[in-house]
Amino acid sequence: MKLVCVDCSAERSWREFSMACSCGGRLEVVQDLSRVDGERLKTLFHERLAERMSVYASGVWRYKELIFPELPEEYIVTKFEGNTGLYTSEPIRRKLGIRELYFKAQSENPSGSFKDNGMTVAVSHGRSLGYNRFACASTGNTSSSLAMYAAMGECTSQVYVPNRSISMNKVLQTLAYGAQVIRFDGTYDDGIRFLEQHGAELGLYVCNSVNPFRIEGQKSIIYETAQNLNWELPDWILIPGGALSNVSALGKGLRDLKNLGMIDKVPRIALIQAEGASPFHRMMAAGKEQLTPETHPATKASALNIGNPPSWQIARRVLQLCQGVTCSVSDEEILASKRMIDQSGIGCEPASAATLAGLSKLLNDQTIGKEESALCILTGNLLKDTEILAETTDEMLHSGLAHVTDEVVSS
Ligand SMILES: Cc1ncc(COP(=O)(O)O)c(C=O)c1O
Ligand SMILES: N[C@@H](CCOP(=O)(O)O)C(=O)O
Repeated sequence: MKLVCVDCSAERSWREFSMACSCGGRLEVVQDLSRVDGERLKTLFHERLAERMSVYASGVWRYKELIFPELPEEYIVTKFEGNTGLYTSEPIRRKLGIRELYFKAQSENPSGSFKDNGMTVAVSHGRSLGYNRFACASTGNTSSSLAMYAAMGECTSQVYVPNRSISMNKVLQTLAYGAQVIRFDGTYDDGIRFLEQHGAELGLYVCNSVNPFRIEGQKSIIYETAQNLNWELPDWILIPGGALSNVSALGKGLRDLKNLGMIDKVPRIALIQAEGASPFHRMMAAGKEQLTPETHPATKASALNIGNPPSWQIARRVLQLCQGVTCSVSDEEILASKRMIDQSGIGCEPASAATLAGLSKLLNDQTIGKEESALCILTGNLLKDTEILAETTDEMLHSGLAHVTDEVVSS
């Protein structure tokens, strides 16, 4: 395993930590999978489903051979993350009129979001290098996840959180796990820039998705989904886009599975952004080569308030390789889709519901055909954005879609 710069192809060892190449390019983990036998792995991964207490009971470390074969087990900090539900919803499928529809509920992770898939790997890698001070910039999910794993690994965490347009209960969750929260005036993009400039001199191991080990861990989302579906994935995978870590990770995972002959067909990816924070979609739609950052990203889906996604070059390459598409959806469309997902019993936070809103839009304009199959990645838990939950519940109560009745109950 080595780290390779996506811009200048310079190589470095995985035994050192850096957020970027000296040329400024993003780093990617490159593994030597030439001697790996895909069929043998399928059997091994199947056998590991019976594990209970070992690291292989984790829905991430089950796939260790494809994620971090070199890492000694003693450094691994795990909460048996992954192992999330794959659901169907007949009412939603019928309403959209699509042949087959799945939801992968990454919201069921221990800290309530998909970040755990990547964070277990980043924190474990950092510990193996001797770090005990971890950091991130965050809109709240990355920080909750980091704070949880740092605490589990008996390390400290320092998180940089914007002082507005974020969800307070995510910050409370982060604080509860014992992180030091540093508030600042600005957005996630300013926080990342600060850590890129000062993380190393402060002796911090940075756990944002610019850290290539986060991406290695997040690949497991696609491995687990493929295993759930007996190694046959749907035609389309819909992913909400903010910093663009998931599209980078899932794309890399798909490439691994295809190269190893573990899947026959690579699904197409549809990356969905919130209208008020959609610099990547705007670049793709305009056929431009360079991303123009959005200086004031604004969406009610707080996790998507990102104007300058650090992984946009990697994301663009992924979409080119899998004939991907992008689209953007309004906050109203996101919240209407969230209601459908919540009322199906699955539930999610607003950012995740962008996937279903995007699916609906792409079915309407016939980018996705009704005879095809699709999978929406639900990234965060229903209890995450409580401000929006309170607002939408109020609206439902007023329009008679939710009911609270006061009664005197006497014995
Ligand atoms: C719940 C949730 N969904 C979606 C996203 C966006 O994912 P990505 O940054 O991988 O594009 C985030 C944060 O980035 C998130 O916290
Ligand atoms: N929504 C994210 C922002 C992106 O963070 P990263 O982990 O991809 O760097 C959050 O929860 O902070």
